Amino acid sequence: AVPVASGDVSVSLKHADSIKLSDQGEFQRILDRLDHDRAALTQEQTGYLHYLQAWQAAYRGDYHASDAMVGELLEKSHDTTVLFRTKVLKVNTLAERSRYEEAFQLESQLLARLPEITDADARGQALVIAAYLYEEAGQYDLAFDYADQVFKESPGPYSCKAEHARLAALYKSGRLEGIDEQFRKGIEICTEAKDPLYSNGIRFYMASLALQRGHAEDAIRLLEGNYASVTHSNYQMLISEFDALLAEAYMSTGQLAQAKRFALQVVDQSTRNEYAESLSIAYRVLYLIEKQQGHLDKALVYHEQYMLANKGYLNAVNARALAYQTVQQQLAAKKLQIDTLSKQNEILRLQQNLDRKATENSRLYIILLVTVLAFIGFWAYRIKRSQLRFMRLARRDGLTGIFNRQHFVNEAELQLQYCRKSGREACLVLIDLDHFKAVNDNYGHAVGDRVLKRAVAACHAHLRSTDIFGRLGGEEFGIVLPECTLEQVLSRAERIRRAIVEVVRGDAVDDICVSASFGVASTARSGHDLRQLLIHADDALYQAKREGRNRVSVSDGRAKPRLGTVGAATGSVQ
Ligand SMILES: Nc1nc2c(ncn2[C@@H]2O[C@H](COP(=O)(O)OP(=O)(O)OP(=O)(O)O)[C@@H](O)[C@H]2O)c(=O)[nH]1
Repeated sequence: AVPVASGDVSVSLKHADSIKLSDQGEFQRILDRLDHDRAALTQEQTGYLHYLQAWQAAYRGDYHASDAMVGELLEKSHDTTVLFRTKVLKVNTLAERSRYEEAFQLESQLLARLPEITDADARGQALVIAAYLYEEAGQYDLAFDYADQVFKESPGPYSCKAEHARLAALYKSGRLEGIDEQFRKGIEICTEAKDPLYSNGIRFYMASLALQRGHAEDAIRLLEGNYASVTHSNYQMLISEFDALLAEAYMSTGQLAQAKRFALQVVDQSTRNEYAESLSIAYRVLYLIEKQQGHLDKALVYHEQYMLANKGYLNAVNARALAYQTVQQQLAAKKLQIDTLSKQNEILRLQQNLDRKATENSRLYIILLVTVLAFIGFWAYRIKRSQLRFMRLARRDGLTGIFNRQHFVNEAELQLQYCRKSGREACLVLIDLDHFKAVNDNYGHAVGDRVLKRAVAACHAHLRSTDIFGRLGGEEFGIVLPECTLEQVLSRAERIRRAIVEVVRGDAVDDICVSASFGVASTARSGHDLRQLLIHADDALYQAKREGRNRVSVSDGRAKPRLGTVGAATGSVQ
């Protein structure tokens, strides 16, 4: 065989598709040729060929073969258009085998997907099959809607089929006003579309109406006049419908032999569609003829078959309507379910938003709380620090940094109380710089201040951490030494005295000479009362001054009468 060019194949496939109803012979020849050269076909072309072959099998009534090819195409094809058209074909074959529920379900899916489909053939087919399905289910208004949609979007090859479905719906719904004119127009459209099958389909309804109106001769003329064309189509369903109607028409004109011939033809071809109206009509005609001719036995048999076929046909009609209703209910239930789910999803989404907001809020609250706490903490720290600073300032002497008089007195009293309770000894030493006025007068106040600080530093160097050291007045200092005997205190006072002399002598100012006088009192002699200790130490200090200064003098525990005090110590306790 001569290999086929790819472009030719596509053209041939399209051509075969367009003539599949009008020229069965040519259609078959093209399919055979392409099938023979199938190795040269692209994947897409092979899919298209298989679709046409499946269509052809269904048209022949070989549903088994058609189903197998449809199944394979649905499984393997990736071509959206071929897939969609294969499903349309499946709807058709399901409906032809009275599997209406499945047909309506699949059709609903196809109609839902229709907006995505751009191929004019696929759209036209889906809309036409919808018009037929709804017409057969008695949903005439829906059938009109889908037929109208076909006219709107593809006035070409599918208008004939849509018009046929629309006229069927008009006829079956009994809307007969002006129908003859519409039948004529429908035939014109189908003749123009070179679709004799559908022209004849319309003629069938015209003949049915003529018979219904009592014009049997007109019906016979119309049916016989197009009979050859109908048999040529090979479409058994329409052939049987023609036969049944002819049988009925001939019977009503009394041409019983003709009537019987056509009725028997219907019965002979009935294996494929046992629930068709044509079979029911055929059996009724046969039964009436036999009855009329007095063949009662035969009449009875045909009558039984007529009843059976009629029941089957009516059941099928009901089944179609019921299937439609069932699928509608299922779709409504599904929609309700989807609506409920979307509502639940919406609620869930809102809940999540709410949770997120709540989390954000609590985070903000925590941040706010932490900020406030940090702020409070910071201020508490600052206040505490100021408090501590003020406390320190309130307790310390500004110049030397040691305890001021008030704090010295407080601390000294506490310590003495403790010593008294625990039966321990303590001593008090008062120190007063000698002729300090002369330092100020001779060297100035600043040098005097420095001398004061150096004297304090000299004292510090000989004190323990438990000793209480404070400035009691201008150049007068006090030291409480707990757990210290008199001998120990004397030696330490002596060391401090020498240290003061030394430390001041080392100052940068020349020929400055500062010394200090010391008065010592002990609890052993004066008791643990601070006031008493101060008086006795002050007495001793006074004595040291009197005896020439720069010395340590010890109180013997008795108050000495004198003209005046050398320091401010005794007054400081009040
Ligand atoms: N530079 C300085 N001088 C002070 C300070 N406080 C008091 N003075 C001075 O210390 C001097 C104390 O003088 P007086 O009480 O007369 O005693 P004195 O000159 O040390 O003589 P005696 O105590 O008798 O040895 C006064 O001149 C005060 O002005 C101070 O903080 N700095």
